Amino acid sequence: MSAASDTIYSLSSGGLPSGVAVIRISGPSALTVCEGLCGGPVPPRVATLRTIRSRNGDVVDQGLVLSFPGPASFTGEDCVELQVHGGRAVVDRLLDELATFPTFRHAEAGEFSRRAFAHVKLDLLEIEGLADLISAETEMQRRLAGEHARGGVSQLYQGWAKRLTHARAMIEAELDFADEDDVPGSVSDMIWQDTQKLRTEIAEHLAGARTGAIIRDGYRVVISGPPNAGKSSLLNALAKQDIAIVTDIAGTTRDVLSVDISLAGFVVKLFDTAGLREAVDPVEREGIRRAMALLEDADLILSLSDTPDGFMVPPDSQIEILRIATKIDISSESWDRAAADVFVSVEQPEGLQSLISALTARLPDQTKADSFAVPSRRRHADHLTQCLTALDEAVESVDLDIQSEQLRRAGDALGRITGRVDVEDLLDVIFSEFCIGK
Ligand SMILES: Nc1nc2c(ncn2[C@@H]2O[C@H](COP(=O)(O)OP(=O)(O)OP(=O)(O)O)[C@@H](O)[C@H]2O)c(=O)[nH]1
Ligand SMILES: [K+]
Ligand SMILES: [Mg+2]
Repeated sequence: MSAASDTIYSLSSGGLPSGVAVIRISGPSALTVCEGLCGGPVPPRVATLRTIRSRNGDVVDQGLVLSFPGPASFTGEDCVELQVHGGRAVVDRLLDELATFPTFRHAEAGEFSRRAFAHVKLDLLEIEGLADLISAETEMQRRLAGEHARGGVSQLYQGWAKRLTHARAMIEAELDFADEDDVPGSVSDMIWQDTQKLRTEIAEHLAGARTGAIIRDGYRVVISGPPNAGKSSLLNALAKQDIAIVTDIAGTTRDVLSVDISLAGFVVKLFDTAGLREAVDPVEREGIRRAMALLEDADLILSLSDTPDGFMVPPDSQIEILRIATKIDISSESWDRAAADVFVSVEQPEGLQSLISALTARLPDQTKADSFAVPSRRRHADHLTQCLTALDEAVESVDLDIQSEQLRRAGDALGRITGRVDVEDLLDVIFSEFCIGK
């Protein structure tokens, strides 16, 4: 990353041409250069219409100018936003002009956010949330990203980190001042209750990681079964698109095919796979190997068969399996009600509708007010797991030194999620709580 003393700029709005293009500038020279371009200072945080001129006096464009003197800005530095006409030539001319000023350079990917982090305007969770918000395509993704971007989850973690620091301070006090009279006896009893409670809260929060992953990355549904069970036909019917090749030849599908459908605000990723059988053809064998591998990280397996004794997916899997009876337009009399969970035919909408209902019922329930305060990335879940492990070690140990060390590790694990490891001085806490009198 280049010098933080540089002033950076970039086009912050989307593809050109567009009605309006927003060019963002941040850094020590942002305000002075803006004054030069716009013929004088503009009032902070007020949209002001100005003619923008190059240094030789040429008019570049007319547009709205917004200035945000630091630290009250996105990056915490002096910032300027120029809203100009979104033509390619207009934007190019303006970017070329900006490049001529000393210390000015084009921003690198993510550099505005990086500066916001450096100036403690945003933590890592909020930055990740912001990135997710920009790429959100479903309502659920928007809400999950918003919860992170607005600091809701950061606040939760800060509250927990604070309680950990407090618990550690109490233990340190017991260690350092055990022979003093004014320290209450066995502070441990008081703090372990809260530590246990904290452990439960973090574990419950971590349990939401699966929901976060489903919202962010989609609910993975793998269609599996013997050749000619109707897998590709079902994929096409659910996607309402002619995606997979369908023929009456067993072994038609070899590559894994995937399509995203939207259900109840969630992305559902459907996978069509090669029919499972003992194959000799090396291409088909590879297709079957890929089909089996995909079963391992499905959220749900649709095990298809057009006959009651034809289901092939081993039922001992950890992953939920729905048995789907297919082609019931021609096979209904051979089926017993209990032989499958859902009965479909691509010729009949009712069966497909009941399959869609069964899928929807398996998606997370996001109707609770706080239900978007869940870990959204693997990184978060990993650190939370480390935090819980350290808490368990602290609770299990009877050695004050080890307890304190494990509580510190638990707090550090939380701090790594937000990128802000708690630097609060333990002694401050100790002295503010106890009247040590020294
Ligand atoms: N009558 C009827 N025929 C169906 C239905 N679904 C699929 N078929 C037929 O069954 C045959 C096999 O369908 P596919 O969708 O290719 O089956 P598949 O499981 O993908 O087969 P492989 O890719 O070869 O493993 C085709 O001739 C389809 O037209 C159905 O609901 N009703
Ligand atoms: K087929
Ligand atoms: Mg197929």
